[in-house]
Amino acid sequence: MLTLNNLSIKRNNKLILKNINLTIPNAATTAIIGPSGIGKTTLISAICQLISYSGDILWDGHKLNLKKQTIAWVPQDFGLLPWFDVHKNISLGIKIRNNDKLNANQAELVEQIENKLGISDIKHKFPNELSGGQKQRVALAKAFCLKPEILLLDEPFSALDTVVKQTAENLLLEQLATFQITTLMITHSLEEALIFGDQLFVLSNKTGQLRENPLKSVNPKDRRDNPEFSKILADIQKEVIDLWRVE
Ligand SMILES: Nc1ncnc2c1ncn2[C@@H]1O[C@H](COP(=O)(O)OP(=O)(O)OP(=O)(O)O)[C@@H](O)[C@H]1O
Repeated sequence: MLTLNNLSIKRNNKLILKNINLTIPNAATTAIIGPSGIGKTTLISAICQLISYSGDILWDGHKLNLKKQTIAWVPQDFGLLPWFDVHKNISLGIKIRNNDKLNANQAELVEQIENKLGISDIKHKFPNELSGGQKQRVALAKAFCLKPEILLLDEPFSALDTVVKQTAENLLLEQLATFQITTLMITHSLEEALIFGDQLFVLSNKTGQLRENPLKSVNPKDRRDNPEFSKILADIQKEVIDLWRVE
């Protein structure tokens, strides 16, 4: 369980986030929603210990320690290294943690995950030879290979066109159900938040409010087709629209 207690973050002396309190239950997805510039990336940068903050970030009640807990961050642009082929990109995280080597079990894990995500046929291609949907699958494979305690997905569909997006959403839903990782998904889309989030954390002017997803009891892959979906989406849109004014 990931817990943020009274988390406040300043950048260049400007207060970006103030007194954020949030508990992210194990093996569930919390969607962090907010418009551009509100502080979503700032929040995950703090969780990754990349920027300083005040307050506490805890894993199972103890200070989050990246030497003990693994966080996998899938960035908006997928973060693949252009000079490595797909297979090397996917293996890279494990190799770095294992003195530049891949043992037999790890090599098998990489292969299993490549198969599961439909990557086997493209594993010798380079990132510039891939479509957006393929790049996303590679980035997810790279993250899952690390067997992370925490998965951070930063706007996972923003780089994909509408045609690919729905397939990518279904694939991600399947993988999240399989891997059961504690997941934080950053999005500006309420629609995505309702599909993916077991709970929603709505960021607004410097702070955030936790909301239970009214569709929590519905299987995520069936939420979009639920008769209540449009009404719930419209209600939440009405509620948050006033909150989403960046000063
Ligand atoms: N490196 C930085 N130094 C100083 N201020 C920064 C830095 N990065 C972001 N900020 C400021 O922090 C605030 C929040 O930015 P952040 O990138 O976290 O927002 P966001 O919600 O992720 O936006 P987007 O959806 O556009 O990615 C903005 O006012 C931004 O100008």
